[in-house]
Amino acid sequence: MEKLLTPLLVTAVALVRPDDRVLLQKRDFSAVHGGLWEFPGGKVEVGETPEDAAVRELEEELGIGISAEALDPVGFASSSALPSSTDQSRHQRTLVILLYACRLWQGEPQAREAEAVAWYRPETIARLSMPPLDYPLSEALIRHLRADSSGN
Ligand SMILES: Nc1nc2c([nH]c(=O)n2[C@H]2C[C@H](O)[C@@H](COP(=O)(O)OP(=O)(O)OP(=O)(O)O)O2)c(=O)[nH]1
Repeated sequence: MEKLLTPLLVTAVALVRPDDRVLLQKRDFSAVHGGLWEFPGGKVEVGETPEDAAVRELEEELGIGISAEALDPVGFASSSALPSSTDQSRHQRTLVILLYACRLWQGEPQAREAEAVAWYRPETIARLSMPPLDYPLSEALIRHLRADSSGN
């Protein structure tokens, strides 16, 4: 039988305000990557599409409502997943993070699970301390927003 890769799939969402500032959240100090800034989102669960997971995670993490149709694919980044104390199989797994941009949501984002949330100008994001894949994701986001504003 053919051996297929089962990656750990994570969705991330860049909420983008009309002034192009982007929301990041600071992970709880007790969590993996504690104290680092990242795009909100999380693991895709069995039976979910990446968009379903994005809608669920943003409700859980920020208390906002988004619709799958408002999610605009930006790009992805991948690596070997970090080993986890609760999931021993993870050291063999590939992690793939899919980033979407979203300009429409209902409610005011709140740090429900994170230490804090804050809005950043896209070009300042790379100066923050982030988990490794959030750097290439933020570069993809900058390219995406530039293409948006030039009408491409
Ligand atoms: N954002 C991001 N996550 C990463 C990177 N490298 C890496 O292993 N991860 C892992 C950490 C998390 O376990 C996972 C992201 O999923 P998540 O946000 O649901 O995190 P979690 O494990 O704390 O979630 P939970 O199941 O407790 O809700 O991806 C990276 O470079 N950026």
